[in-house]
Parts: sequence; C-alpha cells; structure tokens
Amino acid sequence: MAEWRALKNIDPHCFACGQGNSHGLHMRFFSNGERVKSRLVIPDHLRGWHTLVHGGVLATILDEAMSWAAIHLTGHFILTQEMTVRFKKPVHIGEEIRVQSFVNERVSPKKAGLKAEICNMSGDVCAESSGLFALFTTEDFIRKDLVPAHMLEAMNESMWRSA
Ligand SMILES: CCCCC/C=C\C/C=C\C/C=C\C/C=C\CCCC(=O)SCCNC(=O)CCNC(=O)[C@H](O)C(C)(C)COP(=O)(O)OP(=O)(O)OC[C@H]1O[C@@H](n2cnc3c(N)ncnc32)[C@H](O)[C@@H]1OP(=O)(O)O
Repeated sequence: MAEWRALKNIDPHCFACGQGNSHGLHMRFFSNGERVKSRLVIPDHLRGWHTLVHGGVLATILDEAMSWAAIHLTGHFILTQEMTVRFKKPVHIGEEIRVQSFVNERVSPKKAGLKAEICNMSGDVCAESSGLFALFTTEDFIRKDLVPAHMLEAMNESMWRSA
C-alpha cells in the first residue's frame, strides 16, 4: 500500500479544515491513494451534553472527510447531495479521534457514494456515515457560481497533489 501523504489546503476559512478559522476544527488530511484520513481532538466549545461531543459536529467531521476523499480520489469538485450518520458510541471533548473515508461506489459519471468512520483511540467505531456526492468538472463547477474561479484554479494547481 502507498505511503500516506499530506494533502494541500488553499482555504484557511473553512469551519472544518481551515487552519485560520479560530472557531473551527483545523482538520488536516492525508491520502494513500485509496483512503483519506485525519485525526483531531474536538475543542471544548463544541460540546453537547456535558463532555459529550455534539452529534452535528461529528456529522461535519464525517462530511468533511467524505468530501476530501471525493475530491482527492475522483479528481472532481463536489457537493454533498445527501448523507446518513449512525452514532454508535459517545465521543468526548478532549479525546483524540481518527476519521477515515473512501469512495465506496461510482454510481454514475456525475455521482459517487462515499463512506467514512470515526474511531476512538481504542479502535472502537464511534460514528459512521454514507454519502452521495455530485461530481463536477471545473467548467461545470465554475458555471454553478458557488466558488470564485481563481480559488478553483488554485485548487486545481495544488489540491490533487501532496503538500
Ligand atoms: C467543494 C469544492 C470547494 C472548493 C473551494 C476551494 C478551495 C477550498 C479548499 C479545500 C476545500 C476542500 C474540501 C471541501 C470540503 C468540503 C466541502 C463540503 C461539501 C458540502 O457540504 S457542500 C454544501 C451542502 N450541499 C449543497 O449545498 C448541495 C445543494 N444541492 C445541489 O446543488 C443539488 O441538489 C445537487 C447538485 C447536489 C444535485 O443536483 P441533482 O442531481 O438533483 O440535479 P438537479 O436537477 O438539481 O441539477 C440542478 C442543476 O445542476 C446541474 N448538475 C447537477 N449535478 C451536476 C453535476 N454533477 N455536474 C454538472 N452539472 C450538474 C444540473 O445539470 C442542473 O443544471 P440546469 O439547472 O442548468 O439544468
């Protein structure tokens, strides 16, 4: 299996992966060409019940991991179309967790099915997700007018490569 390489990120503002977002999760991603992974500790301000991490935060982490896998492993820009999450075990604030994601199924030229799971340091699966992702060419994504073309071009130059 290929070695894990850090993936480049050109957007400092994203709530999940932006390294400059002071309220965010600061996720960094690595790929071995088949899977994408990250690890993190959830900051204190994102708690739900007492020391429990909020389920919506875990859903964000799973969405982000599937999104990076969809982008990096298919070479397309993406939008999350739908996702389901199963919360299996509690995750606590301050506990290190690991997330991995992969392309489960190429549904059609413009759609892919992704999966992700969050594990605790004992290796227990705490949450898992499946998602359907719309895949866009650069030209089609520019036409959607959601992200400035210069950001997409910068991403095209760096995102598919390692940091
Ligand atoms: C994502 C890249 C961001 C790049 C930013 C740059 C730098 C940042 C750096 C790093 C970032 C790294 C990772 C990004 C991380 C996370 C991303 C988070 C992902 C999200 O959290 S994302 C927010 C939530 N999610 C949405 O906000 C989706 C809203 N929902 C829709 O937008 C639709 O539901 C859709 C498209 C999903 C399914 O749409 P559908 O299949 O039901 O089709 P529908 O009939 O509705 O199509 C309508 C028109 O879109 C055209 N169209 C559809 N699919 C197409 C395709 N694949 N290629 C070309 N054209 C397509 C049709 O042709 C038609 O066009 P027309 O109107 O002209 O006929």
